Amino acid sequence: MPASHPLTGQPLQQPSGMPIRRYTAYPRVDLPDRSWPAASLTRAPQWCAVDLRDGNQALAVPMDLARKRKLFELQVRMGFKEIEVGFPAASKTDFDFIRLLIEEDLIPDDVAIQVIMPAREELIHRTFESLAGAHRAIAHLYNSTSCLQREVVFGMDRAQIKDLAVRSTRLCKKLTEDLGIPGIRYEYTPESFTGTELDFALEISDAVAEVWDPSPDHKMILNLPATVEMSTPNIYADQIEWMHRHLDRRDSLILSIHPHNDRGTAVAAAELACMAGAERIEGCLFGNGERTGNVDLVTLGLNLFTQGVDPEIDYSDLAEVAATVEYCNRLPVHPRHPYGGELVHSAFSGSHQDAIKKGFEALEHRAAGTGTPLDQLPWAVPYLPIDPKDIGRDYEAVIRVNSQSGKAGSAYLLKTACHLDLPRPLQAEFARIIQEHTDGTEGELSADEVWSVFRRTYLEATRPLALLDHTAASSDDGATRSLTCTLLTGTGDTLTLDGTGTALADALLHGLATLAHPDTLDPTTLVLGDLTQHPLPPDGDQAPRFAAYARLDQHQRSTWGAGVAPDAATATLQAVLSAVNRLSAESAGVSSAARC
Ligand SMILES: CC(=O)SCCNC(=O)CCNC(=O)[C@H](O)C(C)(C)COP(=O)(O)OP(=O)(O)OC[C@H]1O[C@@H](n2cnc3c(N)ncnc32)[C@H](O)[C@@H]1OP(=O)(O)O
Ligand SMILES: CC(C)C(=O)C(=O)O
Repeated sequence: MPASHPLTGQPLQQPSGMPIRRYTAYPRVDLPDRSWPAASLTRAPQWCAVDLRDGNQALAVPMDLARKRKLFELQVRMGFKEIEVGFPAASKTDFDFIRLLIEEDLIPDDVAIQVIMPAREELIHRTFESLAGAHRAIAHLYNSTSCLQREVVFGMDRAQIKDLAVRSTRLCKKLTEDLGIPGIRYEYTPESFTGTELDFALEISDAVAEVWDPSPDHKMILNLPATVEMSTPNIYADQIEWMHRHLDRRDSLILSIHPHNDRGTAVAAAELACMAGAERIEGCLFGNGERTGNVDLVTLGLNLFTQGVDPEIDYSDLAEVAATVEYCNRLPVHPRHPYGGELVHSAFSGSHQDAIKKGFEALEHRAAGTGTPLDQLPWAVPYLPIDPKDIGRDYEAVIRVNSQSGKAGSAYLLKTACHLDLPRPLQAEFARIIQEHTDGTEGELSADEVWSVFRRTYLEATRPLALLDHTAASSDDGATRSLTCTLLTGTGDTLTLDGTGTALADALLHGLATLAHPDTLDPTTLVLGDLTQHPLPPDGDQAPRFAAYARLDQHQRSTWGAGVAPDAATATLQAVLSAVNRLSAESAGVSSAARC
C-alpha cells in the first residue's frame, strides 16, 4: 500500500525540495473573544485614494503633471473626498503639482488633499511649505516601527523610534498652527505595522495621539498599514480589532487601514479589517502600488455594491476609469481583473452560456410580467455577479463563441445581434455546424461571423431550388391553400410548380412531389416536421420582416431550413426550400459545413 495523505487518504504527495526552513509562520493574535467574524459591512468606509502617491512611487515612469491632474480630476468626479496627492518633499513634480492644485483652485471645497512625509525635520518643513493656502488638507507622517526595520534600517530601539514619531508630531503640530489652516487634519502611520509587535504599535500610536491631542470633534487619523501583507486576512482583522479595543483615545481617532497585496488577499484583509473596527481605507484604483499593489478600490467598492451597500463612489463608467488609470500609470488593467477586466463579463463555455441566456430570458419574462423595467429588477443572472450595464458595459461581450461553446452561445448571438429566435432543435443543429468552424480555426467567432455562417448555411441554401415568386389562394371554406410558385433551378431554368395543401408549406411539398426528382432527392418522401415563424423588428428604414424555420424529415434524418423575407408566407416557403436544398446537398454527399 503506498503511503497516503493524512487528510484525504490519497497517495502521498512528495516533498517539494524547496527551502521551506528559511520561512516561519506568522504569529497569531491572542484574541479569543474576537467579534469581527459576526460583523457585516453595512456602509461604505471613508475612502482615501492614494494612487498619486503610493501608486505613483511604484511606477517605472512616475506621472507627469498632466497625468497627475487627469487622475486627480477623475477621482474628484468619482466622488473621492480624500485624495493623497503626493510626497512633496520627494520631487519637484510632486511639490509643483500640489502648488498647482492650490494656486489654480482645482480642489473642490469638500475634498481634502493629503500629503505624506517621513519623520525628518527638513522634509517636514518642505511638506508644510507645499500646503500654504490650502483649505482642507491632511498632513500624513510615517515612520517605520517594525522589528526588522528598527534593526536593519534605523539602528534604533523602540524608545528611539517612539521619540522620533513624537518629536516629528510636535513639529507637525507647530507648523500646522503656523500655517493657520483650520482644515488641516493629522494622520500618523506606524509604517510596517504588520511587522511590528502589537504592544509597541499601541504604545507609539497612543504617544503620538497624546501629542496631537485630537478630540471627537477634531479627530486624528491613525493608519495601520499592511505595508507588507504577511498573514492570512483573519490575522490582520484580529490585529485591527485588538488595536481598536486597546487604543487610549479611540473616540478621537479615525482608524484607517492601508493594505498591500503581497499574498493576493488585500481585498479580503480590508473587508475583514472593516468588520473589525476600521473606518477608513487607503488604496488605489485597480490596485496599482508597490510590488503586488495597494488594495484595489474598484473591487472593494463594487463588492459593497453587489451586496446592496452604496459604495458612495461612482463606478458607473468603469471603462473610463480603467482607460484613465491605464493611461496615467502606463500599466494595463488585467483582462481578468474583478469587475473592470475586459473578459470578466464574458462566457465562452457552453454550460455557462446556457445558464446566462436562460437568466436573461427569465429577467425579460419577469420584466414583461410585472411591467417593471429590466434595469430596476433585482439582478439574478447565473455566473454574472453584477449587471454589466450598471458599470457602463453592454451585453455584447457577455457571450462569446469558440470551441468550448454549446448551442446557447450561437443562439444568443443570433438573437441579440440579428433578432433571430431559433427553435431549440435548430439551435442544436446550428451549434454542430459552428463547432466544425471553431474546431477548424481554434479561434473565437464574432457575432458577425456567427451570422455569416448562419446566412451561408441556411438563408443562402438556394440551390437547386430558389423561390422567385409565388401566389397563393385559400379555398372558400379556408381548409386548403393552393399555391403557384416560380422557382429557379440549379441549371438556371425557371420552373412553375402548383400544389395544394392544408397550409402553404404543405402545398409546396405537394407541388414538389409532382416534380421529377430534382437532383438526388426524392421529394415524395419529405415530411414537414416543424415550422415556426416570428416577426423581426424593422431594421432602420426597412419594412418589417419575418423569419421562418422549417424542419423536414426524410426516412431517419431531419434537416432544418430558414428564410427571412418581407412577409411571413415568403419566409415560410424559403425556409422549406432551404431545408429541401440542404437535404439534397446531404444526399449528394456534401456536408453542410463543407458548403460554407
Ligand atoms: C511604505 C511607504 O510607501 S513609505 C513612502 C516611501 N516613498 C518614497 O520613498 C518615495 C519618495 N522618497 C524619496 O524621494 C526619497 O527617499 C526621500 C527624498 C524621502 C529621501 O531621500 P534621501 O535623503 O536620499 O534618502 P534615501 O531615500 O536614500 O534613504 C532614506 C533615508 O531616510 C530614512 N527614512 C526612511 N523612512 C523614514 C521615515 N519614515 N522617517 C524618517 N526617516 C526615514 C532612512 O533610514 C534613510 O536614512 P539614512 O540616509 O540615514 O540611511
Ligand atoms: C506610509 C504608509 C501609509 C505606506 O504607504 C505603507 O505602509 O505601505
